[in-house]
Amino acid sequence: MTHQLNSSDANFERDFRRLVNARRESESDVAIQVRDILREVKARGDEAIIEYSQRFDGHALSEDSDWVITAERCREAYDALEPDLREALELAASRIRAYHAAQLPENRDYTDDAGVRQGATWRAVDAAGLYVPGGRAAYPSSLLMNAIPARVAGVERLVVVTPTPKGQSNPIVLAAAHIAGVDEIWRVGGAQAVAALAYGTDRIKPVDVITGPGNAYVAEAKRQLYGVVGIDMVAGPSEILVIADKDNEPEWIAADLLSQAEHDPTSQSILITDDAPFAALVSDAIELQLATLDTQKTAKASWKEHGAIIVVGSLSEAPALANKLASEHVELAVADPEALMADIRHAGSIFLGRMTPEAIGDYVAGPNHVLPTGRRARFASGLSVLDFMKRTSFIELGEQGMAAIGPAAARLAHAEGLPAHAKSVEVRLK
Ligand SMILES: NC(=O)C1=CN([C@@H]2O[C@H](COP(=O)(O)OP(=O)(O)OC[C@H]3O[C@@H](n4cnc5c(N)ncnc54)[C@H](O)[C@@H]3O)[C@@H](O)[C@H]2O)C=CC1
Ligand SMILES: N[C@@H](Cc1c[nH]c[nH+]1)C(=O)O
Ligand SMILES: [Zn+2]
Repeated sequence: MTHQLNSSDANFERDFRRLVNARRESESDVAIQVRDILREVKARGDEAIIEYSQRFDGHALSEDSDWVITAERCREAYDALEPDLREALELAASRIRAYHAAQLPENRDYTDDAGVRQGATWRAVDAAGLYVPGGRAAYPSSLLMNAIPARVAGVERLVVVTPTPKGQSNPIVLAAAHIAGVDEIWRVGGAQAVAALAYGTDRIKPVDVITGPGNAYVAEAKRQLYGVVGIDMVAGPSEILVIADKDNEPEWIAADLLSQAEHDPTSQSILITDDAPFAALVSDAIELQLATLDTQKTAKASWKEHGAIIVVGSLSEAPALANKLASEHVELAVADPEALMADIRHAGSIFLGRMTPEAIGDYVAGPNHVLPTGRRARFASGLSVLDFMKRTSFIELGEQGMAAIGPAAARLAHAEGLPAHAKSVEVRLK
């Protein structure tokens, strides 16, 4: 049953804490399965990939064309797109590119008063692995959201992995790969694809960073492999928190809640409102919309199992609850969204006002839709150009700089009991 909470109930604090801490997938089961998959791919490489792709995706990897998709096929897919779909993809790509181009960081290089030159240079990683989900739905939008920032950062080798359920590649994903200029597309998904990108196999050369969203298995694989490779953040099953007053159309808010529920049975949609009759209208509208939704099975499972409606005495209570939930997406469907936003500290992305459904951010707004889930917006941010770059700092001293700061370094080295450190400074001070 969808959770119903009222902030005036005696047990509200306990029930809300349960909602916040509820694990939406059996965490330990997923972690154990993923650990086994990673170990098998590390030990047996392509052979393990073949077995898992058959088992989880019903995709037989035998011929080269079962493994990779050529640039030529991507171009053909692009050419074959219906014109309005091609225009929509191009619009999305150009808006995503413009937003991310503005994220490019500046190098620093300056000499301070002590005569010490210092600074940092940003460089792109050499190779990025981009996870494009494709189990239940295909995600050309996620291809653009991954690949465009990587290209903007200046990454040389862009490697997409995406599952091929029952051997069927999605042509719109291929067309998006053509637009973004991806270098390799492997028809492999799940934790096994993430492992291949991290460890490398005979066929798939390893990458330096793996980014992108995916289901619980994909997200857990990235988490476990962090350190072997860089990752962006843990972007698992989608979430939405809608904060809405009674002056909304219940049908609009119902659709917004279902838009994230339809991603995954373990997705989570939550409504906070200050009006109990409005909450009931939204709940009814959800039932009505579910009845005819093509994705009904998934959306219903998510809404019944993980969905929640929270009625508060005043919307001024909402930001504190939102901060505890730290949702991937927060919609503020109220007259003065700005005022609420000022108090929301933890959210992957915020959607302001009644005319800004989250789905606009999924496709065409510009900011990245790859966002932290599972309350990780407390410490993580959405995918950006910086996830494909790293900084190298540098220092240059002359005699003046050494005279100014060398003695303090030598003093600290002696204090740490590291005389060779001290000496490497002192010989230059003489
Ligand atoms: N947080 C974010 O920024 C975003 C999150 N998403 C999320 O991405 C996910 C996409 O999920 P899917 O459609 O499933 O595609 P997916 O590509 O993430 O996962 C499919 C793969 O999961 C693996 N898998 C499935 N069942 C398994 C099992 N029992 N054991 C081991 N591996 C198994 C298979 O290898 C399969 O290839 C959704 O949860 C969606 O909400 C999507 C876009 C953005
Ligand atoms: N809403 C998804 C992204 C998405 C892609 N396509 C549709 N939706 C997320 O979690 O960010
Ligand atoms: Zn979505």
